Amino acid sequence: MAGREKITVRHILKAKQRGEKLVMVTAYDTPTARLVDEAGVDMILVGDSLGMVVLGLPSTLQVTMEDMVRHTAAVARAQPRAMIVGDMPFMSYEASVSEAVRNAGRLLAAGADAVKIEGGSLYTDVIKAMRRAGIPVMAHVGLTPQKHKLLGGYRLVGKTAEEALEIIRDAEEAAEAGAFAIVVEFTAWEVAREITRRIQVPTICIGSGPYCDGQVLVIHDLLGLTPTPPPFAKRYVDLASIIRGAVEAYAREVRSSQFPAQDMYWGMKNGEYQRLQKLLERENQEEHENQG
Ligand SMILES: Nc1nc(=O)c2c([nH]1)NC[C@@H]1CN(c3ccc(C(=O)N[C@@H](CCC(=O)O)C(=O)O)cc3)CN21
Ligand SMILES: CC(C)C(=O)C(=O)O
Repeated sequence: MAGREKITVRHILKAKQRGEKLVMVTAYDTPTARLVDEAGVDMILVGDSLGMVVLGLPSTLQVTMEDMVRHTAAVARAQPRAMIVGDMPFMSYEASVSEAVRNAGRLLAAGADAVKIEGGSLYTDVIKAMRRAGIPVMAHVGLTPQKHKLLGGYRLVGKTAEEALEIIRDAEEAAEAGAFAIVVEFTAWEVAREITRRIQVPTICIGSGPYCDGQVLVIHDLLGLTPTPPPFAKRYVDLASIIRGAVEAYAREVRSSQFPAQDMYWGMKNGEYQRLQKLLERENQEEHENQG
């Protein structure tokens, strides 16, 4: 999407009408947010994938509101032109509608432009309440990682007609309730295409094929920083090798005394080192006198 003005919900909806693909990527800190914004993405997702790719947690279930507030604020400090979508972590929106709205408000106060919740049909009450509060909501259907225990792992969904129908209903009801966009994760491609044709708001896909209004990837997967990425993640660069190589070079230079080189250290003012020597001598003498 061209232009330099802040991307809003209106831009996102217009992109679908114009047939322009939407580009979304995750970021969790200020420098990364700055870089992906300079690269011209439309939306930055401060995803709860944070837990797995940054914090070393076993799944997204351990991510807290405090984590999401802190990292959303870090991304917002980059003041990106891209829309910032803050992910609602596990147990921040399920227990009650009012808790969901309050927690979404915290993410907006931290600098998010919108929030994302995992779910469709079962969360229309939450989507409607957020809309009432003026909080743009992105829904998320198909594989919803916060429900991986119920789903039986991180697997491709919508492979049967019955499961496909359920996912399509999820997306339709989320759109009907007022979601401004819908993430469609790891479904059979036909399911994503059907949803994209049937709803007015954009579909942002991950692992669900090309017949979508946009795509989203986890930045660590795209950069080659994930040891075992999901099968649908494309690695555009092997940053892991680049980082390892740079740190190995640094370690070699420290151990061989090549670092720091002459142009990278600085001395005292002229004559000050001689004056320091005298001061140190005088101190030594005074110590001797005190002991004697
Ligand atoms: N680095 C990263 N990238 C992601 O896209 C991502 C995360 N983390 N964490 C949160 C969710 C979890 N996602 C995932 C995670 C794993 C598979 C995966 O490896 N699927 C395997 C089967 C694994 C299994 O059965 O346990 C597959 O081949 O389908 C898919 C999506 C997508 N999201
Ligand atoms: C994988 C994407 C869509 C996500 O929800 C996340 O990064 O948390």
